[in-house]
Amino acid sequence: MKWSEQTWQTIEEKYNSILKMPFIKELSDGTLLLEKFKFYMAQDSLYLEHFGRTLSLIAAKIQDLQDVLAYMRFAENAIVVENALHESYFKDFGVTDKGILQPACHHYIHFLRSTAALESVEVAVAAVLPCFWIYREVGDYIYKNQNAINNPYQKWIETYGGDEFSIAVDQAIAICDKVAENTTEETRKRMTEAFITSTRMEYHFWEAAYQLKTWM
Ligand SMILES: Cc1ncc(C[n+]2csc(CCO)c2C)c(N)n1
Repeated sequence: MKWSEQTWQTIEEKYNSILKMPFIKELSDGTLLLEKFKFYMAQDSLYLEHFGRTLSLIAAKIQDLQDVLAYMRFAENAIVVENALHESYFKDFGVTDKGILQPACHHYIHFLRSTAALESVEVAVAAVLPCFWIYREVGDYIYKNQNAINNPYQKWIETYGGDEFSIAVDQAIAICDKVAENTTEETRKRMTEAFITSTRMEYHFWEAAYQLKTWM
């Protein structure tokens, strides 16, 4: 079994908990309070900048030149394409100030940054993978289960439910499987641990937005 298949099995339960989150349910049916979505968008916009920097660091370290190009594209997409979605929502919803990094986003970003800086590149690609993979699965789930006619969050739903995004996700998974195959059992274990940690933080990112959780 591939590393990715084995690893997804270890987070299946966590993934199902994500699907049951009120944030996800209310995003699908358009009932999510605007204040919560605005909090999420502002934090996510801060997240994307650091995520893009993390992907660039991976691009600089990964061995295969085609993989360097893939992570450079992912980094550019995170900062340019995804942020365009946020900017358009900021305009629609009148957000002028993103504010500061709040605890869940701060924790996640710093985990990714330190993993990319201090761990091996194999562990780093595994740490950023839930960001792609969980978003595709959650995006597809919401896309299929949406039931609002005029959902104010439609643009978000279309961004992550689309085919173009899915190709990038498949690439990120394939790169993880390739590096996993060429490394040691010990490193594969650390890759899985990093994947699990990021999965937990994806959960907490949505939970924090739902609870509007800020520093003291
Ligand atoms: C907390 C959080 N996690 C994942 C994503 C999704 N995402 C961000 S950048 C990127 C890859 C390059 O486009 C993907 C899939 C998000 N927006 N926010």
